[in-house]
Amino acid sequence: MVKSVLVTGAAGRIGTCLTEGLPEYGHTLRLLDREPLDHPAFETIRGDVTDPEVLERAMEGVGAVVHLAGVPSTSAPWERVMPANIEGTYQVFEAARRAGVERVVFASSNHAAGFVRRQESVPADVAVAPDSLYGVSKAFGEALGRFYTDRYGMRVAALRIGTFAPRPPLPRALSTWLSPGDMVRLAHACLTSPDLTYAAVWGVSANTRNWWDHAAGRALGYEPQDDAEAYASELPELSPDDPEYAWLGGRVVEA
Ligand SMILES: NC(=O)c1ccc[n+]([C@@H]2O[C@H](COP(=O)([O-])OP(=O)(O)OC[C@H]3O[C@@H](n4cnc5c(N)ncnc54)[C@H](O)[C@@H]3O)[C@@H](O)[C@H]2O)c1
Ligand SMILES: O=C(O)[C@H]1O[C@@H](O)[C@H](O)[C@@H](O)[C@@H]1O
Repeated sequence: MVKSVLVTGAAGRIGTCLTEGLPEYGHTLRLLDREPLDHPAFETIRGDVTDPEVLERAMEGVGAVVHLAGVPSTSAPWERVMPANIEGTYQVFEAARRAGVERVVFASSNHAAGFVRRQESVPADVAVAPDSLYGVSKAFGEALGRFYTDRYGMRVAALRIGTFAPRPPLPRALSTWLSPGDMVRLAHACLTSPDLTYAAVWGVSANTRNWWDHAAGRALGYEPQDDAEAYASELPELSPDDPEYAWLGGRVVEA
């Protein structure tokens, strides 16, 4: 029997994109969110990722997890970050281990390393330097992933996603944009690469103004195809010296 891919946070922006796009690559999905979900073909589970019983049910017959559920806000206070992003991420890895799930693709963020000075070709495994409590929670998830690889042999990809959106919403996103199509390509590569053990990978498109080194993603078979430059005329042109560009995390470092 073909094992399915559990997508947590499936009702969200990236979850909706992957629900639409991953089946074209042959994946059978199971969708989990605390918000209501409905799908004509895939099993849906409504529940919280902090609940081990929900996760035990969700992990049955699953070969891989794409863990997206969490608070995505760089300004979220600890009271919101801690349950969803810290406790929830631990419970997801632990439930996956108990169920014998081989692979977890974790939605980390560029904000795990947002306090790194902006420069050219930053490697995907640059040391964590979170720019917010949200960034700290993503660094925690990465550390957890690394532990589950080293201790239990789980294959884990931590996606340091830039700015996921249908089109680049801000000047900074001319460098940090991840298109929906490339999000699907990246997830598929991480779900199928035989070479994955543990890897941090930038989640970014083939942007002309990219700051991030694509090598780690390419090593897993991710070939980004979209370029934010196609939308550059729609956005104001900022000086390269603008404070927005001082750090990888942009203005978040000042918040
Ligand atoms: N959108 C981006 O640009 C971006 C960039 C970097 C990282 N990420 C990460 O990717 C993931 C998805 O982001 P998104 O933009 O789709 O966010 P989103 O808010 O649209 O989706 C998150 C989903 O997770 C669900 N959720 C939250 N807490 C939950 C819980 N405790 N139990 C069950 N479900 C829960 C929400 O109901 C929501 O449907 C997040 O972890 C986010 O931090 C997003
Ligand atoms: O850096 C970015 O643009 C994005 O980073 C992600 O981690 C956040 O979830 C999203 O809200 C930000 O817009």
